[in-house]
Amino acid sequence: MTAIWPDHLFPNHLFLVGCGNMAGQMLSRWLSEGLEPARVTVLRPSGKPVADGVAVVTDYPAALPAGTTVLLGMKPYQIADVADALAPLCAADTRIVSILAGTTLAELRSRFPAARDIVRAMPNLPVGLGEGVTALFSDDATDSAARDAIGALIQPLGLVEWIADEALFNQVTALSGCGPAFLFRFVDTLARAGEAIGIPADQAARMALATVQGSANMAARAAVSPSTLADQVASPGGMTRQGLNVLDADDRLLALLTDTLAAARDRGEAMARGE
Ligand SMILES: NC(=O)c1ccc[n+]([C@@H]2O[C@H](COP(=O)([O-])OP(=O)(O)OC[C@H]3O[C@@H](n4cnc5c(N)ncnc54)[C@H](OP(=O)(O)O)[C@@H]3O)[C@@H](O)[C@H]2O)c1
Ligand code: PRO
Repeated sequence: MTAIWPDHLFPNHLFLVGCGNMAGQMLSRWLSEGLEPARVTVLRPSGKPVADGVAVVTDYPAALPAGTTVLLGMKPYQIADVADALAPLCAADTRIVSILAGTTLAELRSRFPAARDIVRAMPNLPVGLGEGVTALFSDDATDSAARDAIGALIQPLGLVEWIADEALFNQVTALSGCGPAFLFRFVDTLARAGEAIGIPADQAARMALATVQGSANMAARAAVSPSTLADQVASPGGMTRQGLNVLDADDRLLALLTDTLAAARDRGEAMARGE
């Protein structure tokens, strides 16, 4: 059973700007870890309910409670409109956590000049299960107590990695933020490849997913690296080695994944330039 996260590790008030796929998963995990719904307000234009006891608004309140932590969870291109309405509500003790891909800390500081404590966070979708990865970055202007508090808020979501250099933020976003999509595509393609060599489609889909799930769980618990585990599957002269030879020829899997991450990274850099 999951231990309930101590109450004092949640902010007194959490204001979510946008609560779609990603912020929705974060909130779901926080609520299941004991965050009181009454301490949360969600702003979303649709006004769609989020969870029992969580206030949903379609417009900004007149003021935010003192010491509010704001989670920016809308799309990156909406930052200008959101900041116009939200920045006047922010005070020195308003903490801002931004999950906006490709939106730099410098831009956030210029949009929210009153807020001292601003942290960039890049979560991924499995945070809803407490099995996500969240990269965090903040600058020296952010108070160390605020960094600790935001780190504690993120902790129940899964692995937390502070990034020392913001220049790497698009790279880590490509790896772990976008990564679930690449893995979902891999699972789907493994199943289609199984079908292509004759396995019934529904059976191939079940077997591909269970193989990836079991292998990931095994790698997470193993004392040796995934590379060593691959060698343990491959009997000398056997079937797996022949398959690995295809993946390894000319480092083609490495080249494919490097190109994949580089394309995602480059898009983050373009978004940061406003493209
Ligand atoms: N999806 C991921 O895996 C992932 C991972 C890491 C980071 N991110 C980041 O998370 C952010 C949201 O992505 P998403 O995939 O969750 O998108 P999404 O599902 O489309 O959610 C966007 C949310 O923003 C709300 N919204 C729309 N217009 C708004 C406005 N003008 N002001 C305030 N809120 C507004 C939407 O409201 P309604 O609910 O009413 O439509 C919705 O709740 C992006 O910045 C993205 O870079 C996403
Ligand atoms: N989803 C966001 C995007 O596609 C960032 C990481 C995952 O831009």
